[in-house]
Amino acid sequence: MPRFSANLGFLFSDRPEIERVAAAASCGFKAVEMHWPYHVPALDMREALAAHKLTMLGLNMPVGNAPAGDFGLAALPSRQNEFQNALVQALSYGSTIRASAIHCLAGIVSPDDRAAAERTFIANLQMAADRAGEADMTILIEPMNRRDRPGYFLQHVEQAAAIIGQAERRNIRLMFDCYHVEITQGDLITRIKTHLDLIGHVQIAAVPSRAEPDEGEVNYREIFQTLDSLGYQGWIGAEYKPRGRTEDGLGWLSELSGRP
Ligand SMILES: O=C(O)[C@H](O)C(=O)CO
Ligand SMILES: [Mg+2]
Repeated sequence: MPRFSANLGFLFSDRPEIERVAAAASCGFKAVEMHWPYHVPALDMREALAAHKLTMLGLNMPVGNAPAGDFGLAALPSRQNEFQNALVQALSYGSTIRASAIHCLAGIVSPDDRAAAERTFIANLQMAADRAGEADMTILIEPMNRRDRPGYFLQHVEQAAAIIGQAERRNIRLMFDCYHVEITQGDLITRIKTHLDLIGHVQIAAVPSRAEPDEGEVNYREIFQTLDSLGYQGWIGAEYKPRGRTEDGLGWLSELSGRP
């Protein structure tokens, strides 16, 4: 059956980020992923991960000026210097904690700027992929739904696939977040089958609540079986907002995935 990682941006969020590492390990997770752990010294984070023998998957690039509304820089034509600085920070932190991937957030773009945004996104992704490749890391891009992220440049799986094709770098991969894709597009199983070769990571949460994947409109038992039958070798990130204590809501792991 598929392997699950704990997204420490959302899971165990009732304690400081570094303590979430131990909590994930004690609940049986063998891998974790993070959103923005940059406030924790990277060497401390590496030590915590090593102490609990956890595989470190991906982390997000800094988003830019969040209070001003930024949510990523990669597709913003006039912000390429900031993008490069954010990339340096992400690669430095990521390689110290031995992450295998960096999520490159596209950003919020006005509808009039989409053509320039696409050109910028592709050029920035090529540069990011080349630098990440030197550290044996993958660049992930993730379509996000416009209800949660109005104006986010990357909204559709097919748009992401076309951009990956144009960027022509083997270490750029799709982060297939079932929560976002279900809200924007649906047809999850067909999209997973069609784009399997591009998928570098999968994430899950209930729709529409974004809680544990044991409620709502997505049949995750079927999704997990599909990924399994297709021979998906990657991880599935539990990126949901727990209804209560994270520990109390992990029953889905055995109920839906067959994991003991
Ligand atoms: O929200 C998401 O789905 C992303 O995976 C993310 O990392 C930004 O919060
Ligand atoms: Mg996600």
